[in-house]
Amino acid sequence: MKKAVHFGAGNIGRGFIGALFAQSGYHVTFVDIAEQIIEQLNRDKSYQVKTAAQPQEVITVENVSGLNNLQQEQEVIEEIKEATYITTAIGPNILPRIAPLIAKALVERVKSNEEKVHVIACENQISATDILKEHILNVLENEEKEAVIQKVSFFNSAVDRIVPIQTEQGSLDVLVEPYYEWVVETSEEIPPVEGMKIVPELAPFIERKLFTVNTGHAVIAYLGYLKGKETIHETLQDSTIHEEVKATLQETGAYLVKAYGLDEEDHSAYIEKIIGRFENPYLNDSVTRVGRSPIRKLGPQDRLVRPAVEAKKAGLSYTHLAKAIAAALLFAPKEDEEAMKLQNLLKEQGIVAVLAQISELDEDGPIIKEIVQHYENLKGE
Ligand SMILES: NC(=O)c1ccc[n+]([C@@H]2O[C@H](COP(=O)([O-])OP(=O)(O)OC[C@H]3O[C@@H](n4cnc5c(N)ncnc54)[C@H](O)[C@@H]3O)[C@@H](O)[C@H]2O)c1
Ligand SMILES: O=P(O)(O)OC[C@@H](O)[C@@H](O)[C@H](O)[C@H](O)CO
Repeated sequence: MKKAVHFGAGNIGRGFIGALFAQSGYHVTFVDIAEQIIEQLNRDKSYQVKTAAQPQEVITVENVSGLNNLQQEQEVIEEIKEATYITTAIGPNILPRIAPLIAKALVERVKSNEEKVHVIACENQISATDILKEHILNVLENEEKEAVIQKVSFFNSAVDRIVPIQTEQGSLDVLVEPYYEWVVETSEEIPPVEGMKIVPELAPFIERKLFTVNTGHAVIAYLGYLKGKETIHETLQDSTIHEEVKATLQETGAYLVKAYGLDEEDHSAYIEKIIGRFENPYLNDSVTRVGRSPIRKLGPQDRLVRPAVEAKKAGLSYTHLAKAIAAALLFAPKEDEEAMKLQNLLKEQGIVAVLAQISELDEDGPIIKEIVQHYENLKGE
């Protein structure tokens, strides 16, 4: 049986990527630090993926096991020595932390196995696999680097499936939306995986996804949070926010149409479809999950700042994006470590210095000016 090693046995790991490998006849070893999930995977050896829809579809995922990367380093290395695929869905901030173990394992792997192994980071981040690859290569000696580069393929990818935080305590089962898309960039012939779409150039796919699904999601989460809403679908019932989401996606849409020559009508239909996905009442997706880690989401390449900067460069409107950025600065749930850090930074340094630092925006530029205006207005509401 072919093997896949997947880092991150969380929502996307179990509910999407791991499930596709298992359905394609792979044994999936999940690697995670969550002791309880790992123990349960090894005990139950299966779980169910259930769609948030009526009627509900239920898929049983089998041939799965778990390893703890903090306590079972050697076992992870042994699995990687035989794997066809190594994938991750752990969050962009965690990639540097797992890179040393993957690097160590790949060095062992290429000594003992001639077959190529394929590494794919499945994160909401542009060029996530390239970033992981850099972290891996950085810890290797020159000779090791060469051997790894020759026998390991690294592919960037875009993943799209809304998987909310799971509420059924003590269960490995995962509630997911019915829709999914996994796009992988390569021109190599690679072992087939059900549901994996291969493209020669990822940029239009990941930007369209990140700057529509994730931008739209962020607008709903941050404005919903400010209005005291709990969930994404509940927030969208507020007609003012619904309009704001549309207006923001028209801004990112104008940039995407111009940058990638997309058909305007097709893109408008794509936007409508995405908003329809957000309206799914069975998902019960929380504004705090979708808005999580606001410092990451305010990064220069992420869903709010990059389209605003690109729109400005192209002479297009970015005022609704500026409002979304301002709302992100006001996102302050106590349990979100990054949100708390952001609030402290704002107190200590002020909005202009913070945006210059975390979003790499020009302190004297028009984008910051517009964000500051929206920030004051939103604070006063
Ligand atoms: N949930 C979604 O709707 C969705 C959709 C598309 C993409 N994504 C992306 O997928 C990635 C994972 O998101 P998620 O929603 O599954 O998150 P999650 O929190 O459900 O899962 C992340 C998992 O990583 C594990 N983890 C954390 N630190 C680790 C470490 N040092 N070593 C090993 N494991 C570690 C956690 O224990 C957790 O099980 C993110 O990049 C996210 O942006 C999520
Ligand atoms: O995972 P994040 O924190 O980058 O973004 C939160 C959500 O927008 C995201 O998880 C979406 O649900 C997902 O990207 C849909 O494909």
